[in-house]
Amino acid sequence: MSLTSLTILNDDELKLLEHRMSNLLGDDVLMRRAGEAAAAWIRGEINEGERVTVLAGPGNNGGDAVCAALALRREGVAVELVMPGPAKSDLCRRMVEEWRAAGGTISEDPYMTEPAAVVVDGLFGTGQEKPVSGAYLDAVLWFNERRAKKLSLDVPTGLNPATGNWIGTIPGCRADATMAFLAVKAGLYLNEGPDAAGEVILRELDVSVPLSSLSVTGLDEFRYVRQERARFSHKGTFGKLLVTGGDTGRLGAAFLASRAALRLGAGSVTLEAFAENVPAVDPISPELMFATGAHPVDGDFTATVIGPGLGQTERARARVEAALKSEKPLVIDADALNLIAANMPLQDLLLARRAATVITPHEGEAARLLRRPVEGVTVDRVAAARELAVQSGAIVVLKGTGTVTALRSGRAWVNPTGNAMLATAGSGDVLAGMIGAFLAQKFDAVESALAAVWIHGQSVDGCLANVTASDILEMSAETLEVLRARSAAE
Ligand SMILES: NC(=O)C1=CN([C@@H]2O[C@H](COP(=O)(O)OP(=O)(O)OC[C@H]3O[C@@H](n4cnc5c(N)ncnc54)[C@H](OP(=O)(O)O)[C@@H]3O)[C@@H](O)[C@H]2O)[C@@H](O)CC1
Ligand SMILES: Nc1ncnc2c1ncn2[C@@H]1O[C@H](COP(=O)(O)OP(=O)(O)O)[C@@H](O)[C@H]1O
Ligand SMILES: [K+]
Repeated sequence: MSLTSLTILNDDELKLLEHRMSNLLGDDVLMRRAGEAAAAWIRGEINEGERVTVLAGPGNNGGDAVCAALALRREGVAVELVMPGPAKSDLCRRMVEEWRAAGGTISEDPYMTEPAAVVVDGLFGTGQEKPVSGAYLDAVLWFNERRAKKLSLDVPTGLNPATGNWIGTIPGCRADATMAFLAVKAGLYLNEGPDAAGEVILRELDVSVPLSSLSVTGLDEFRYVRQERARFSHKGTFGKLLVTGGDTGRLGAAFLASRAALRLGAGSVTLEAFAENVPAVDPISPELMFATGAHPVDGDFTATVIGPGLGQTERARARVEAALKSEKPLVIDADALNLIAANMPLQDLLLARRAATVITPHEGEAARLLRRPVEGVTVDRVAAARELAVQSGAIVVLKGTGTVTALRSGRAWVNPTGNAMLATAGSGDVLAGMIGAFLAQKFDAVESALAAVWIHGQSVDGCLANVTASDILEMSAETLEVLRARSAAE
């Protein structure tokens, strides 16, 4: 995984860049570089005498694949080229001619090839729009069945490069690694994308890639959070966080958010819980304070997290209203978001807020806020997060596989860390508490959101089982500790 932010380019941006580079360098230079880059990686994966099978499609993704096969063949590697259909793009045709001129043969059926140590998916890339079918689908099935190292070129075949959904819901190639050319594509990090792509390897092909409004979050997005604390400080320096939520039966959610905030460095945390019979002390985190009596005033705190376990009572609604009216940084999660979704005046208050506001919906909550079915969010998570940012005026953290953080300006980030061990009750409450902790420490709100999401995901890196939300908050704190140690050593 790359630790620096990566620019994501969409199809239009890639086409523009390709056009400029092809005028500058010649139309086949990038394709040759892509092929060489893939071949170099493949050589590192095979031992003497091992074979490689390359699947090539009819367009430029296929052209890249043929170039890779040519480069391998030049180096004496036994490589078989399979093209389920004829070349269609000019460049692909040209590469096929070169392949034949070099004495190469082409078969149509991958099942007729010899067993290979590496198999390459160069069927379709960024030009994919329709579902894979016919002989190409057979080739996809063959690819997935192989017991070999599997490499997809640019994008796994069948995957929508922008959204990470299978095109036409037909599952495509599942690779061990995907080599992205020029820039990574959003779909590699979203929904089905991470399972399909495997490890993402970027090759910029010696091109200076322009910035865009979408990137993959890297450590450079949160350098202040990673910095060691100044010695000249006291608990007040790190802020007072208020966590509001935890109605009867859901008290744990508010505890998790509060404990996470303590672990991630809030100077102090006060829990305002709605449940009856709230204990006088949290035996696991005795550092936690409890708001007693009348509602605390958000303005007395540096920042507030509202929502975990809050419930949707009238009392909760009134409390959300008060929080929205406060002029202190605010994280809005869970039931607070559901209350806002169901209440126009609360939506107006949200939009009118001037202090930093981070909302952390999962897809269901986002769908309610956007008034559409959940599928209307899943179909394009980046677009949904951006829309919600415009609608709410808030920094939107749309949680899920490939959490998207979006600003109202359209600037957005896709988070590369995390795995399905995060899919456990309370994990979102921990995230809300972490963002609150960073806001209380007066880090910039965008940095707070990006840092919390990245660290929360990274904390479960390598975990395969045995993770609860309580573990995630401990491991997130350890992850931050490692990051700070590293940053101090840099
Ligand atoms: N951008 C750059 O600068 C660089 C780009 N590079 C490479 O180019 C790739 C993009 O190439 P691309 O635009 O030719 O599209 P690609 O993905 O090969 O597919 C289009 C072809 O496939 C066909 N086709 C599609 N779906 C199909 C289906 N289901 N079933 C059957 N056919 C289907 C489609 O046919 P059509 O729909 O037109 O009939 C068309 O012929 C990119 O991912 C990267 O690998 C590199 O060389 C480096 C520089
Ligand atoms: N498969 C997954 N891959 C990566 N992250 C995930 C996955 N499933 C859940 N998460 C993350 O776990 C958290 C779950 O939050 P949420 O849905 O609010 O759960 P809860 O309400 O139980 O706390 C979010 O940060 C989400 O991004
Ligand atoms: K591909």
